[in-house]
Amino acid sequence: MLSTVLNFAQCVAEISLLGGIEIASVALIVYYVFAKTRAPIIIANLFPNLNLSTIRSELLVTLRSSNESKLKTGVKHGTGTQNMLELTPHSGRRPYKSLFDWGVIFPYVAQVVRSEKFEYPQVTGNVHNDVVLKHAIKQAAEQTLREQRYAKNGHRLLSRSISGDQDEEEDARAGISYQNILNKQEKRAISILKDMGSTLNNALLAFTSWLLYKLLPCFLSGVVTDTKQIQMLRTAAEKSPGTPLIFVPLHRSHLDYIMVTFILTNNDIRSPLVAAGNNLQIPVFGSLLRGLGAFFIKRKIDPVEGKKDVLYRAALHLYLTHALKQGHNVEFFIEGGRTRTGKPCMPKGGILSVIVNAFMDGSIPDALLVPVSVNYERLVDGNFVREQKGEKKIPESFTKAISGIWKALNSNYGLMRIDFNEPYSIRELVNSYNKIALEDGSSKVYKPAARTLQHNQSTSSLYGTDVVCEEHRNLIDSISRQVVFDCAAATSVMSTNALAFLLLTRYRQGAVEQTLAAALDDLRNSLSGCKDIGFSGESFHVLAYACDLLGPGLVSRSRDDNGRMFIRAVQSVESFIELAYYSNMLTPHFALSSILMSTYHALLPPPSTEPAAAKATFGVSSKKLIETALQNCQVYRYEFILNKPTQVLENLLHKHLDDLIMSGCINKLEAQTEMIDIRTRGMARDLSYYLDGEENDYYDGALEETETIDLLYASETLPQQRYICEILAPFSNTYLAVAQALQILNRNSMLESEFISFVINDLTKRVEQGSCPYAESISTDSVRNCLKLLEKWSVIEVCNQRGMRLISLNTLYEMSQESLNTIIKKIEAVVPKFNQV
Ligand SMILES: CCCCCCCCCCCCCCCC(=O)SCCNC(=O)CCNC(=O)[C@H](O)C(C)(C)COP(=O)(O)OP(=O)(O)OC[C@H]1O[C@@H](n2cnc3c(N)ncnc32)[C@H](O)[C@@H]1OP(=O)(O)O
Repeated sequence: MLSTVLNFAQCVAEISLLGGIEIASVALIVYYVFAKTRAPIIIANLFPNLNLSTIRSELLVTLRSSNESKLKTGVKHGTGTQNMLELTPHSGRRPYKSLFDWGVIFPYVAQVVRSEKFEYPQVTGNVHNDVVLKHAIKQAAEQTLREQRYAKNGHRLLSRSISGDQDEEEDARAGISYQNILNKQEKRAISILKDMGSTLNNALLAFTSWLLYKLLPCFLSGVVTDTKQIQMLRTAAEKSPGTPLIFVPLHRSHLDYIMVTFILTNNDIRSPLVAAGNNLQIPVFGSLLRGLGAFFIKRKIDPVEGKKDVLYRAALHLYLTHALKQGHNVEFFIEGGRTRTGKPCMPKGGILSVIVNAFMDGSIPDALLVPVSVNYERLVDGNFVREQKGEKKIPESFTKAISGIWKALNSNYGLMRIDFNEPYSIRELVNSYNKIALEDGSSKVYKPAARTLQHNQSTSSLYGTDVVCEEHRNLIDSISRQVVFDCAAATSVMSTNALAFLLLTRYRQGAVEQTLAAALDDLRNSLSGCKDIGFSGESFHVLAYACDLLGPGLVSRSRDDNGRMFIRAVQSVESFIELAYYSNMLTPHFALSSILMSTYHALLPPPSTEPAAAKATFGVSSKKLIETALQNCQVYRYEFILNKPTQVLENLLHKHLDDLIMSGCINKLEAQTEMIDIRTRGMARDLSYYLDGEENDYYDGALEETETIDLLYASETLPQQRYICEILAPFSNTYLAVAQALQILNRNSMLESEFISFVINDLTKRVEQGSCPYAESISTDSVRNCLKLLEKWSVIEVCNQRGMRLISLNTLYEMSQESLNTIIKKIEAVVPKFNQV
């Protein structure tokens, strides 16, 4: 018995020794392989189907892991000017310490443990102690006291001072206590700051980082960023330690802020405090986001229109100012929410104004605004079709978040691209705008204060805007428009953007694969040099890849009679709206050309029956074209940012006109002799008119026009012209529907939301009946933008009643159908008409 036991023990010992030796040797081999080739293997771990051979030479060479599309297309992403992912642990920068480094075996854990840990001081304590907050509490209490007195006693007590023995007696009789009100405001201040404050901490950042390393490959085939850009940020942060980095991304998805923090924290750059709308304060996720850097703000700062929430404004102003002074980096989404249309939204100025003020009043020496461009091959958040069709947004909730995450983890969204663009120094921005102001003859120049004005109330800050400083507003507007413009221009074009753009502009009825591939080649050529293209490779392969990603719900593929692949957009309202989201990434780039082309066609004389020779002289004067196009640009002022504040729109229009001439869409009459020829013919007509002795308006105009016509009609490029007009046609159709619907406001005010529903229903009918050929014209966002334009033009008035927006026609337009018609005509001018001569 004993010998059996001994034998057994010996066996176990031997086996374990052997096993141990085996395990040790396997571990050594693995270790060796890891040590030799760690970066690619780790990258491969993160993104399992990377084509490792080209990993460093191309921006990205990866396709989705699913079997059906496994590297079948050979699509390469990026233009080759950037490097691959710095997201990977130890990608060359942080070398392993020794041959026996545990980080080799647990790279992600090692990465998060070893990434630099910064101090993230709490901000709320400093805000509590700030005398400006105490002043705001007093101000808010006085405001409430006045309101209560008014409610109890009407106007009689309104003019009285706030305190005084006699007043207190009267207040006591009316049951009002100033002290109680003051205490309530103090409590409110504490609760605002508690709700607002971030609890950013390294432990949670490290844990979430690790989790993301594990989860990202489940639904993304890659995240592409430029290592040089990261290096640039790191250098900027190291060079000027007191200067905060302000990250300003254009907001597409909830993944945006996650990836910005993830990339920064893994590259040893201080994680930012992020302004988050308080709709994200949902159970569990709210506190997690808070620990990862979110500070919560109200999305609408004054709950009651016309009444400033002084206490809240002061708290937000102070929170941000102290955060910057304490050395925090900050991130905020300048558009105030995710784009629903795929193109950038108009910027909001509140947070930016506080940051600029912090520089102006000397609280910080400078700040670096870092515009961040983000794009996705497929949007992780789903789509915004419901909202565009006028249905209510489903509010964020715990269950919605969980189901969203679950769905995301089981889907394929392709690549994400993120670019950290060249930072702007606020100091330099303010200086350059001052220079422009001086050149313009405007006397107001901004100078940072020589001393810290911590306790002085600024007349132009978020807190203390009772005195509106128009120049300051213009400065903030200019900076914010510049940031959005540059961010949008720097956003890379993904394969899905390009395909959707072609399907909605050139090939609305679809096309065979070869034709589409040729069009994609064309598009890429036209974009090269002005926009970064986030993919490369054969256009055929790119098409197949993009079709796979967009899926059969959006793009249909079938074989035609000749066995060729025919690709078209799925012909449903929903798919057009969703495709427009992807296509609109390119729309701003072509907007000016589209305005010029549509204006050109609108200005062309009506088709004539003159002989062919005369047709050759059909055209428009360039002066007239630019003038009218400038007016038409005004129609889109809330839809697109067409130029940077530093650029002159007219010059840009001239540049785009030159491009249209170069591409052969318009023929420019250069030769002097030809001009003379046209003039002569004009004079001949004129002469015949005098000889006939008839009054004829047409000839009057004709003489004038023939004298200046220098842009001739190019019939050979008509399809190209049509496609350029088509780019903005969905927007102009929406605007026209809004203008035509104004009549229902005659002698009748209406809730803005009801009016929007009315227009959306009308547009839906038009699409069903075919009178509006663009299903994507059904867009709540564009209806809203058009209403802003009409308000700006004083056609409608908007007033707030118990938190609801009421719209009505301005008196000038109320009674007069004629005035309304002029507005309709003004908007009709941007709806493209094709004059086939
Ligand atoms: C390692 C792994 C990590 C994982 C990683 C996790 C990351 C963890 C972070 C999570 C983070 C979530 C992030 C979610 C993303 C959002 O939730 S996006 C939505 C929330 N963010 C924003 O909206 C930011 C931009 N918005 C603003 O700046 C808005 O102005 C505000 C502050 C929200 C206020 O909006 P509003 O109530 O509509 O008012 P608005 O007309 O803008 O003006 C307010 C005041 O600002 C000032 N102002 C406005 N414009 C100007 C101007 N041009 N000039 C001067 N003053 C101006 C004025 O004082 C004005 O008041 P008035 O004098 O006009 O009465």
